[in-house]
Amino acid sequence: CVLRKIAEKTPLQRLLEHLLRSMEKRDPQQFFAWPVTDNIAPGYSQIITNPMDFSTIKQKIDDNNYQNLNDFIDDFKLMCDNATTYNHPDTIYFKAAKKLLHVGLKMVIPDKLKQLRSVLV
Ligand SMILES: COc1ccc(C(=O)NC2CCC2)cc1-c1cc(C(C)=O)n2cccnc12
Repeated sequence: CVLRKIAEKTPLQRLLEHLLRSMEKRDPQQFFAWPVTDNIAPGYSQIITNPMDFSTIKQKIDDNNYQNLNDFIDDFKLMCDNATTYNHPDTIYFKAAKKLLHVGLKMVIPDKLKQLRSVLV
């Protein structure tokens, strides 16, 4: 049988997985957990050209697709910006995206990341 290469995680992958888990905890209703479909959001695929969600970010981490922390942050911002683009300000999704963006960006402030170093090393 062919021995499967056990995917060892790089330090960056472990940092991104930790940040992703923390961000997912701030989305208890799982509005950002999966791709938004045209069924639940009429016309979504016409309005949002670059969709993004937590499951896609997770896959990109596992595929070692992020070269650095900023590429990960760009996808997180894209996910939140898509929600404030498609949804009107008076919707639960717009409001959830605004809150999530704020909380998520606080997690990647240099001082916060320094605190993580000890946890992740
Ligand atoms: C994966 O996306 C979803 C998953 C579940 C739900 C959901 O549980 N909606 C119920 C709360 C009131 C209906 C909503 C969404 C959802 C996310 C979004 C986003 C992120 O724009 N959305 C926009 C319009 C309609 N529904 C949604």
